[in-house]
Amino acid sequence: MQQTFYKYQGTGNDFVMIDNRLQTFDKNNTKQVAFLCDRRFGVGADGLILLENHPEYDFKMVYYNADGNESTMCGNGGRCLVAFAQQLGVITNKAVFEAIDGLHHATIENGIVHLQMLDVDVVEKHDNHVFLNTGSPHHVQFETAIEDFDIKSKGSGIRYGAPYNQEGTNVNFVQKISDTTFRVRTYERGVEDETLSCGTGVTAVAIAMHATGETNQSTVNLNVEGGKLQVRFDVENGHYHNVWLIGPATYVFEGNI
Ligand SMILES: N[C@@H](CCC[C@H](N)C(=O)O)C(=O)O
Repeated sequence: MQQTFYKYQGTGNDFVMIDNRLQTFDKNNTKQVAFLCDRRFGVGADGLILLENHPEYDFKMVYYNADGNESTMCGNGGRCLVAFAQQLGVITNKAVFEAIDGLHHATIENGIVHLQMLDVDVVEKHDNHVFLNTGSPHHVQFETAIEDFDIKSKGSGIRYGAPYNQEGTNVNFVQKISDTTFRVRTYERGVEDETLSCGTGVTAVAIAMHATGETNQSTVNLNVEGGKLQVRFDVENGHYHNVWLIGPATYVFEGNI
């Protein structure tokens, strides 16, 4: 059977989007999801996202990593899904949708999506890294220079090592550019490689940089390999709330496979 798909990218984190409002997609077919995400044999993407009907809200997001397994929240994917929902006529320029980590509010204007992310109460500070969950788990490691880093090899060592082991984590390497701007390179679990951007990752970096005193700003700019993102938040007694991930979400092409 032919599958209609739409391809989107958000700062280079790319996704196969499928309109599953009629529930025709086989959600347990891991091989089919991995095939569609395969860059040589399929469409090619870091992940696949289903847009589904929701009884109360505008839509529901179901996210799979490129390895074919359903996973936790994808920030860039959520931003791209808002743009996809607008293309389908499901929303105009505001959305409320449900994802695996709960409800998300979003707006879209001229291709720029503001996506509200999970509140964060727990920021684990260790000697050389910070660990926190922004909808997906993130190890944030501060470095003086990341230009020449072998992200795949360093990232996979941390992702599969203790204490994360098989369940794993995403791994972000961060370099300070100024008090308001950080450069980030991310190794993504489920892609098992560096991606050009990670939305929950830069959200984790912004909060980690604030929690460790690397910035005292509540609007943080993040330079990733695929472009620029911004994270804004409010913080009271270590409780990060009203957290917003902001950046472009772009339609690339559509087809049948
Ligand atoms: N690219 C994503 C993160 C996707 C989930 C991640 N790979 C995981 O399994 O934890 C983003 O933009 O947040």
